[in-house]
Amino acid sequence: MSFSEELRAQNAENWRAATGHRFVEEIFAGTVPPEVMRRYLTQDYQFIDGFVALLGMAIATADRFDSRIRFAQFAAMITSDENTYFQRSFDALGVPAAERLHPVLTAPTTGFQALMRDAAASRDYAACLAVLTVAEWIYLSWADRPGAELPPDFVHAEWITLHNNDGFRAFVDWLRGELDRVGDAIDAESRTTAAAFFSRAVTLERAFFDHIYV
Ligand SMILES: Cc1ncc(C[n+]2csc(CCO)c2C)c(N)n1
Repeated sequence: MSFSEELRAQNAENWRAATGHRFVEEIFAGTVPPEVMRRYLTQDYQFIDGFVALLGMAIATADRFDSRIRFAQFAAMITSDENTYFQRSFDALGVPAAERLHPVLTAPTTGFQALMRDAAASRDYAACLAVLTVAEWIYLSWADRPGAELPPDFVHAEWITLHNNDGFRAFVDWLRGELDRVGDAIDAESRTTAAAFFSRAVTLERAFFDHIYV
């Protein structure tokens, strides 16, 4: 079993709970209640800053130029003005400016921010890679439903297509391969550290979905 498969298998219960979450069923059906979608997107918007910082540390700590390029290109893509999904969704859901910029953070959101800060502070490429891989792979896993019909509301539909398009799938495949490659190259202690970061991330992904239903 590859390192990435092994890590997923070690976290099978939380992985399944996240990728098969009520939120996922409801977003494909187009039935996520507006207040739930609003809580979800306002919390998720607080995720991106730490995520980009973590990408920066992956660029800095990667063991080869090709990997830095890959991360740098991804970072450029997600920080460009092209993707206006959050702003359009906040407009559609009537989210006031204060809540867009400074919502009261929930425990999973602060947990994610701490996790990404800890991974970056470790200056350990495998640890950074483990957290980034979970954040992307879990999203591809829930969103990738070949043949599924898209819901009519763009707030739902685009959140699905952002996470199941070919470019995103290629990036997740690369991330997994990278984690497998690096996992083979590091010692047992570093693998254990990476596994702990992976596990913390999967636990938080599940909690993030759980927390938007009150
Ligand atoms: C809790 C949570 N976990 C993972 C993702 C997925 N994700 C995080 S940053 C990023 C790249 C830019 O879209 C992607 C796909 C999310 N949105 N929210």
